[in-house]
Amino acid sequence: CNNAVTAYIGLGSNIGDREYQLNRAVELLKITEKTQVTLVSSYYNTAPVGYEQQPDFLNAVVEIRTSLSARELLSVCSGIEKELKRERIIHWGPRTIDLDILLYGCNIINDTDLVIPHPRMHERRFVLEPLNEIAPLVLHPVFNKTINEILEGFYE
Ligand SMILES: Nc1nc2nc(S)n(CCO)c2c(=O)[nH]1
Repeated sequence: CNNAVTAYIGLGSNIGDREYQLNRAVELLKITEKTQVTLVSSYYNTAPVGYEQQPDFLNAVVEIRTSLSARELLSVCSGIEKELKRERIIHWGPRTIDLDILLYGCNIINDTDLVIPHPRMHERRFVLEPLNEIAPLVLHPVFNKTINEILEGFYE
């Protein structure tokens, strides 16, 4: 039986109207079948990690309850990314939005195209801070540490 799980989605945008993009992504998650949005973090302005020569990001994390499978949730996330890339308002030019599945209950998935928990979430302050804001005591199923413990142990 496919009972609901609590999942966490990371949102990030660094081109165009970043706040609009994040708001739209949350709206689209809210109308997703078999899914409720239960918590939305604050929006954090963050310096780009990885490739520095790009604009700052606006990041957030959303908590959902969903009876979608992890794969169904993955296609919902890429569907929202596509929809927002299409909803271009010309004067803003390209828009980017990323939706990353961070956690899916306490499931561990290591498929070629789907790795959950997100493999870099524990190294990303731009994920840990918003996630800690809404779910500090959630356990990371691989490290068996709470988000708060991972963030506290994180210096950078
Ligand atoms: N601060 C920050 N840096 C990033 N580098 C990449 S790639 N991304 C995209 C992650 O999916 C980000 C991001 O969302 N925020």
